[in-house]
Parts: sequence; C-alpha cells; structure tokens
Amino acid sequence: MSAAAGPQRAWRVAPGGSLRGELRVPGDKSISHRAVMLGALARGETRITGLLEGADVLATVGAFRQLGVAIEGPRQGAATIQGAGREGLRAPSAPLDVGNSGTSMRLLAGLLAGLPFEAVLTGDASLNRRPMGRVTEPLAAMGARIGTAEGGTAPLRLHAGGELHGIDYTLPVASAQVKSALLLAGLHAAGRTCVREPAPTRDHTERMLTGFGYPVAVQGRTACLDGGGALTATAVDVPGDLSSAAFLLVGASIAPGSELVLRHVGWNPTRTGAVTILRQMGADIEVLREGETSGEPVADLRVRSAPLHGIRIPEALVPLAIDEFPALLIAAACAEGETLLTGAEELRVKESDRIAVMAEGLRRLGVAAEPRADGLRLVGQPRLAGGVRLDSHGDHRIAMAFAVAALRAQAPVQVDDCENVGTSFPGFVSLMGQAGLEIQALPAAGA
Ligand SMILES: O=C(O)C1=C[C@@H](OP(=O)(O)O)[C@@H](O)[C@H](O)C1
Ligand SMILES: C=C(OP(=O)(O)O)C(=O)O
Repeated sequence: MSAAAGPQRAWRVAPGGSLRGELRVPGDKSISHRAVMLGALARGETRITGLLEGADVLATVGAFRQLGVAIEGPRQGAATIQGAGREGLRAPSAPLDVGNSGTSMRLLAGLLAGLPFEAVLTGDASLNRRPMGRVTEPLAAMGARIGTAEGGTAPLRLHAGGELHGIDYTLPVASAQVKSALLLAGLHAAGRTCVREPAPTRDHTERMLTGFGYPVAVQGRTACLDGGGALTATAVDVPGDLSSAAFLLVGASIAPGSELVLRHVGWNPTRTGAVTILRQMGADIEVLREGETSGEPVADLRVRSAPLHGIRIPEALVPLAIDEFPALLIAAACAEGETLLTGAEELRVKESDRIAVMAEGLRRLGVAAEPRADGLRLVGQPRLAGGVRLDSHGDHRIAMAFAVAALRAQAPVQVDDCENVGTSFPGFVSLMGQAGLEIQALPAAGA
C-alpha cells in the first residue's frame, strides 16, 4: 500500500469548491501490469518509466520476484527488469498473493499455465469472490490443468505441465483480461491462438506484444498469434491513467468555476469511452495536444465546468468506459434529467458489485437511483445531500467517486473503507488537495 493512501480507513470530504490547476495523474494500471509481465518474459533488460506504483502493480512485481525475476525499483515510476525468457521463471516457494488485483490474477493464469512447476494464485476476500471460470475454462481447453475453489473462484492451483495448444476462442463476455490471458498462454502454445471479442476492449496487450517484437495479427475484433516465438526486451514509457483522470474530469465538470489541464494521459481509443459519454452529457473537454509513447496514444486534456444533462448511455461505449462508471454516475447524479445505463452487468463482478454499491450511495446523497440487473436508472439533482456517510465496500473507484460527489454536496461527506484507493491511485488525496478538494483522513471508519 502506498504511503499516500496511508493507513486511514475513512475520509471526511469538505463540500463545494472548484478544481483548478495543471496536473499529471499516476501511470496507467493496465499498461503497467503488462510492462512488468512482458519485461519478465522477454530476454534482456527492460526499462520502464511512468510505472504506476499502486498496490495492484506492486502485486504483479512481487509475483515475478517470487518467480525468480530480478526487478529493480520501482522508484519514482522507474523500474528495470532483467528478463530471462519464460524458461528463466522458477518455482515459487509460496502462493502468489496478488491482493485486490483481478488483472494480475487473470493475466498470470494465462502466462503461467503449462509451466513445468506448480504455482498457486490467490488474492484478498474481494478477489477470491470474483469469477475465474472465464479464464480457467478456455485455458483448460488449451491443455492447462488448473484447480479452482468451489464455484470456479480463486485460489487457482496451476498444476505443473500440460502441453498447451492454440485455440480459436470467441469470448462470451467483452473482457480484455480474458483476451490477454489467452494471448499470453498462446505465446507458449503449439500452433495459432485466435481470440474473437463480442465488442472491442482495451488492446494494450496486442500493442505491447508488438513493441516487444512479437507479431500479433489483428483484424477487426480478432487477435491471433503463433506460439513459440520470443520477446525482446525494450523500453516502455507508461502514460497517465485515463481511469484515474476520470475523477478529475468529472469533478471539474460538476464543480462550477473549475478548469484543469491534465498532461500526458493515455488516449487509447479503446479507453476513451468515458470522455465520449461525458461530452454527450454536455461536458467541456478539449484535447490540447496528441502524441504517442511506446505504441500508445497520449494527450493533454483541458476540462472546464459545464451544465450537464442526462443521457441514455450507448451500450457500445460500456466496455470502453468499464472502470469509469462509478465516476460517470456521479456526473449523472449532478446532471439535469434522467440517465439510463444498460448492458453493464459486468459491473456486478468488479472489486464490489458496483451497481448495488453506487445505487446505495446515490440514494444517501438524495438521488433516486434504481438498480437494474444490467445497469441503473437515475434522475440528477441540482444539489447533493451532505452530512451523509457512504460505504465504498473497499472498492477504490467507488471511494474516489463518492469523494468527488462532495463537490456538489451541501455539507461534508464521509466515505468509509478507503484503503484500497492505493491499488490504482496512490496520491489521490494529495493530488485532489492540490486541485482544490479537501479530503481529511480519519483514523478509522467509526471516527
Ligand atoms: O485488462 C485490463 O487491464 C483490465 C480490464 C478490465 O477488466 P475486464 O477484462 O474484466 O472487463 C478492467 O475492468 C480492469 O480494470 C483492467
Ligand atoms: C476492475 C478493476 O481492476 P481489476 O480487475 O484489475 O481488479 C478496476 O481497476 O476498476
């Protein structure tokens, strides 16, 4: 856990105010995980800059150290990995505990499947409740032997051996984690592995494999690779995380008098759904400069407050904004009229049931929110209730979304169970403080 997230368990967030300034958010979590993984699998020295030093990425780093990979850092976003190829991985002497991180667990399941030694992947109570059959079943079809807990959840026991063979697999859910797990397994499978997705999802694995010199054939929604090749170490610069930037984009949009510039944010089109949705609601978000770093698009963004109106969120945008819904629902809560989210049942199996937990918090904030099996309907309010206590259920994104809601509340908002903010956004409290949102750490949830 980062020092910035600290040991505090609850926050008291001051109401009102505006967000102003020029900021840089921490590195992209998805790209950081992949940089560590591919660096560990490659031959030679991979230097990473801009790496997210959040607990989730540190869990991936820790897992590779247990597998015998020499990793220096991370320090101020810089890390150096001495990769010795997949053959260089060694049997871990204890279970690989990846904490709260679904990305670590699912991608490692693919990457480690079929190795000549046994490894156990486990996590915290939240992660060990999340569905893993979506990766273990197709991996078994490739020849992997993986034991799960009852109900297909973690801990996952990856048995030694089991020669892998390629697969042509159509994903039943739009999931970049499942796609990535199968492509990583495909690297060491005999023959060709093809993954077909029902809707586009983040393509960082495909891009980064190409950057490490491993050819991936992408045609429409199908990605294929041939097993048996090698990755070559390279340098990776990780851009800022648009999923973290989303809290600032929403906060500045809803707080009158705000203006923020966010520098060097990842601007991959498979991740920009939240900005498209906010713009459809009337948000004033401008792209100041576009570029590219390590094969990933980046941009500087300017956001100014603007009157928002409710919308029917297009279902095609849901996978492109999947982690941003806690923040987007706060924008909707402050928008005029009704917002309808559908096609988002995946939100029920994240770090918490994000539909149920957001609906509960929104109702406490005075917003009529009706959860549905696959989404939520709500009617926005000109002012949110204050003096309320909101439970994030240990979900980092929910805790940050509720904190941002205070910008439109009439009295302070208390957010409970905030430790996990350090999994994806270490330094959230101080960065928001710099921008103008005052968050006071309370010693414990009951304080
Ligand atoms: O591949 C990734 O890095 C991620 C994919 C998404 O999960 P799903 O693939 O389960 O939708 C997302 O929610 C997660 O935060 C990161
Ligand atoms: C769902 C998330 O992450 P993960 O699946 O890696 O736990 C997230 O960061 O919102």
